[in-house]
Amino acid sequence: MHTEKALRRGLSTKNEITGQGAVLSNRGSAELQHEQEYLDRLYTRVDALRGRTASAVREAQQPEGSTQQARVERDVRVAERSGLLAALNAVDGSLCFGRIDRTDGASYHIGRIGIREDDTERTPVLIDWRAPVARPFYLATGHTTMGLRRRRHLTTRGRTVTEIHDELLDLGDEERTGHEDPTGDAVLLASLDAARTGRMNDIVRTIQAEQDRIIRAPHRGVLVVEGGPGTGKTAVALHRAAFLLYEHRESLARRAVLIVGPNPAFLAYIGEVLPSLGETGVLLSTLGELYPGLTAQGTDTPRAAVVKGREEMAEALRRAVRDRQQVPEPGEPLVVPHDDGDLVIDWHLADEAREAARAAGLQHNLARPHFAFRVLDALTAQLVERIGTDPYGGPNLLGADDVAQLGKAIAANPDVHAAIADLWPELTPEEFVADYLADPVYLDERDAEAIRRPATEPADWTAADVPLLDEAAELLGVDDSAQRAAAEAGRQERIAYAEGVLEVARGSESYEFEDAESEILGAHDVIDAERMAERHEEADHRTAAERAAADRTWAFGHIVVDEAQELSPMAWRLLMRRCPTRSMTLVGDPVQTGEEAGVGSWDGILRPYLGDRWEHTRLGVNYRTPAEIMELAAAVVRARHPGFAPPSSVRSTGTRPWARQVPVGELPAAVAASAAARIPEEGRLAVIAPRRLHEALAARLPGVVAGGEPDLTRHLVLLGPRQAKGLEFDRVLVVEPGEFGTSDLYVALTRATQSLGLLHAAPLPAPLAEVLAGEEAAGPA
Ligand SMILES: Nc1ncnc2c1ncn2[C@@H]1O[C@H](COP(=O)(O)OP(=O)(O)OP(=O)(O)O)[C@@H](O)[C@H]1O
Repeated sequence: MHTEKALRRGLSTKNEITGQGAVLSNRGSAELQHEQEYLDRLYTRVDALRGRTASAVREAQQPEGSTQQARVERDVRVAERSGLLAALNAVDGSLCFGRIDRTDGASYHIGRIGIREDDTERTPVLIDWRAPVARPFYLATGHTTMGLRRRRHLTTRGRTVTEIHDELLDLGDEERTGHEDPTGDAVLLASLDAARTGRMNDIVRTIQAEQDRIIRAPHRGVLVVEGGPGTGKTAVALHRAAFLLYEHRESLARRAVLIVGPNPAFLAYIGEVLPSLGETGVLLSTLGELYPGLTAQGTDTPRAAVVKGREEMAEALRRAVRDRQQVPEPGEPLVVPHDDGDLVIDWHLADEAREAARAAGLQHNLARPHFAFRVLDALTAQLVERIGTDPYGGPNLLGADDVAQLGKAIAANPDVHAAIADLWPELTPEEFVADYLADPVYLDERDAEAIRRPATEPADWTAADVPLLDEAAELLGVDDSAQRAAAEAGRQERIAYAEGVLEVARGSESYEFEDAESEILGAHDVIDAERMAERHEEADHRTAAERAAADRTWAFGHIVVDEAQELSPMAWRLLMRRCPTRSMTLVGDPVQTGEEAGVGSWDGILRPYLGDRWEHTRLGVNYRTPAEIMELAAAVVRARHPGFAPPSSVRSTGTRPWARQVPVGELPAAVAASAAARIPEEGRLAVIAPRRLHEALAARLPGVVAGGEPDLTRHLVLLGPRQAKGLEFDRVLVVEPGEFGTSDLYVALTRATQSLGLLHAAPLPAPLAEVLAGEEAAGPA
């Protein structure tokens, strides 16, 4: 296993992971030449496929069929072929990265997608990394060879093979290629050591065995992936999404996969991983973007976010919705003037109507018509009673027609409708939540105070409001009968129009083509009005992910949640609604949880929805943070949790973290000087500092702006510790670490792939001071 080897080998240094020997043997160059020729053939095939797929997409876009089903089929075909085209485009430049040679003589090239020859057998020439045949590439070891004698890693630049690394699995095998990699981890270590670009790369060339087992886990329900910083949780979750899309293409591509990340910068950071694996049916979103039509840009105090996130909010909202279903006080009836005499809505009448409407068991807006009908019926009865009573005690004098007439008049009275709307208003989630937050009820006074916010227009929604809006939408329901009726009316109109068009065509045909051209088919011979109407309808060529983004009630095929430990119970309610099949991959690290956020344990999150029907897995090797830095970071957590065991770093750089104290007034200048000396030509430097210092620091750091979303593609980035979650940089400067809480500090210290420095005016937290003792003076300034 690569990882174990790397660990057994101890700490590699940069020099140990260089690539090929300077001079390649003849055999070595022949191997390179051979692989180059193979790659050339693959690219010729890819280019041909690309051309063919592009025309297939154009073809599939032609409308066809008159039924809803046919339309769906067409959209799916377009989406599939477009997806295939996108996949073919995405893999350009990194198509093939490996080869396995089996002891039975068979040999397979492994790549990002699978490709077959254009022959009658459709011979596979490139195996998709997700196919079972490729699995030994990731799992085979000298102990368990899985039928392999050799594993080969190919490194390419563009369409050129630049390096080969061979790992011999059958030690009895005498054959040598001149590209032997005795430790088998050169490619992994080179990729861990490579300069960062501000965008996460896929790890498909070097997935490790413990990661592979999670990526391909057969479990289709909820899988929790836990692990310390840099253990590849995010990478594994994304590759699992790609694997599931491959395994269950039919169902998942139609339903799309949702990936939820903590903030837009993080989503931008991971956004290229799945496309590089040829997958497009994926929607990346923060929680604040999961309510279509609204972008949450406001901010909450930490306390407000906590209160809004509590499970109790669901019950508070439910009761607040019921409160919007009112009746007049006893003895204070509503009196509605009407031509045939005043109408009286008293407590008794309204209460009966309300109970009947509630008994329908529908959401507020859908139950509203029941309430309205009851009230209208009761008011009609009231008038019938008053007008039609026989003074001599006989039966009511009004006939059925008179009663119907009275009922119509009442139903047409706008004052009656205004009274009904006062008692049982139709509500949008936005109005309802804005009103609720202006006057929060069913919470204790301190909690209510924390979230109270005057209703403004437009409302300044926050990410923590999104689950409340979603909950409100569930409680209120949308009475879309009017839209559906309008859509059907539109369809009928198009059919009528098409019939008119065909009529005109028929008329001109009889005029122009009579007898002479009777062989020519008229429009009506090949198409009926309904199909023609459909052709005038705008085709919906959006991908499933695009449609899902616009539809609050979309049920995703799979959901990946990164930094899952941060989500509130209300956020979980929203996500569970979005995934009725409960097929999810949740990744997180409880040690990195912001103190006030989140749910205490996975069991606490999941039990209400799944009981114990979920699986838990753990990753234990840190691929990002070098051992020297990890030692420092671990000391911070250990000071609080003495038994804490950090993930083991897969490598060491030989560069120890350093710290420097400066007078408080000189801190911004010291940070600027340190940053200037360390901005890498390739790669990224992050300054992670408390928010209160951002303006002063931004003024001195070139190209840096305080506030807003950081641009991770710049060589120098300024971040708060929470913003740094999930990200990584070559070099990191942490400013005033004493101001961070334990988990924030742990996050900040574990972001670097190469080097870490601390700059501070206030004293260092004790655990850091202890580990660094003696190094401060010696370290570089
Ligand atoms: N098998 C691998 N091959 C190459 N690189 C890897 C591998 N596994 C992880 N990495 C790299 O290690 C780094 C950390 O991975 P990732 O961000 O997924 O970790 P994480 O567990 O989500 O970390 P954190 O909890 O700090 O957010 C990334 O650069 C990732 O590409």
